[in-house]
Amino acid sequence: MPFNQQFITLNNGNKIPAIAIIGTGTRWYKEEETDATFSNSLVEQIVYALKLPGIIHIDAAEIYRTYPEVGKALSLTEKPRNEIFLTDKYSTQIKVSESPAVGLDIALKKMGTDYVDLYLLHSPFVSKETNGFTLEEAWKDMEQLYRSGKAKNIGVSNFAMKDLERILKVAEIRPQVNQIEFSPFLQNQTPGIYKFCQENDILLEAYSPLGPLQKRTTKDESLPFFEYVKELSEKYIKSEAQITLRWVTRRGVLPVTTSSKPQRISDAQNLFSFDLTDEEVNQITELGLEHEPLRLYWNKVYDKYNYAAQKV
Ligand SMILES: NC(=O)C1=CN([C@@H]2O[C@H](COP(=O)(O)OP(=O)(O)OC[C@H]3O[C@@H](n4cnc5c(N)ncnc54)[C@H](OP(=O)(O)O)[C@@H]3O)[C@@H](O)[C@H]2O)C=CC1
Repeated sequence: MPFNQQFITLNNGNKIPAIAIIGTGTRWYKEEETDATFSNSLVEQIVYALKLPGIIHIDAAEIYRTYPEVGKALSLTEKPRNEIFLTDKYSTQIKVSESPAVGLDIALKKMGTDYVDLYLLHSPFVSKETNGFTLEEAWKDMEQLYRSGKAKNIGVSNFAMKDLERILKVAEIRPQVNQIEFSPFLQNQTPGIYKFCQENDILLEAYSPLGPLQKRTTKDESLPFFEYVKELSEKYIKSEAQITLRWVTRRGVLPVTTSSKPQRISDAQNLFSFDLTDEEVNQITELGLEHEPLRLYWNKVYDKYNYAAQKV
């Protein structure tokens, strides 16, 4: 099948490319943003991604300290800005800048662009004591950024139902997105979040969608889940990562992936060149649910939900 890109319509009518192929956190994350820590390989990987066909969805964040690399790659590419979908996140849990408005201005300057396509509050862990403002006040700041056009869409990340309910009570502009950890082995980051977001027309994005593959050991290979993914990989002549990412999309969730290997980035952009049957999607869901939960991030705050995390 030739190259085929898919988009999802957000609750404000805007469209978003249905996969983010180049996350600039996790394996690219740095504690410091200095000349010495500048990653040429991340620049090369983003530049490579920007040569692929279609609109390229990049996932950035204040806390990753990778704005200089994103900025460099944007300055080198020939892809027009309207064929790049750039997500950024304001760091709430660790204070990097004064407020979402201040943080975004700094980010835009460092990345050399006038707007981001999506701006998220990185987590719900906001307090007057730590941040100088409440969660509700942070959301009001986000709404201002939306109105100003500096953020074309706004949303949240790692939010549980109770956090979203707080925002929805005061929101004049509803969050378009909630980016959470989601994989076959973690189908609810926090209790009921999958259903809640679907019912409230808030798009779920899945970070660490390849958790099961990232953490697979040799002894896991004979587990029914991995045997089944391998079988589908042979049937469709697609990588196991592509099978897993396609399952995420078929669950109505937007995968946020990354890789240091060009072929894997290209495979992710080419995700919609095949499809799984309904039965195969259900089978991956079921085999995933049988596996014990695998949570890679926010363990301190969310491990208490591990049992509930595997209930749909
Ligand atoms: N909002 C939040 O709190 C968070 C957001 N994120 C965002 O999500 C992005 C993606 O997260 P991440 O966990 O990396 O996503 P994935 O689950 O997609 O994992 C990507 C990693 O999996 C490896 N991989 C790819 N294919 C395979 C395979 N077949 N077998 C084994 N390993 C494989 C890649 O390694 P290789 O490089 O060798 O290809 C890469 O390092 C981050 O960069 C960040 O932007 C992440 C965490 C938290």
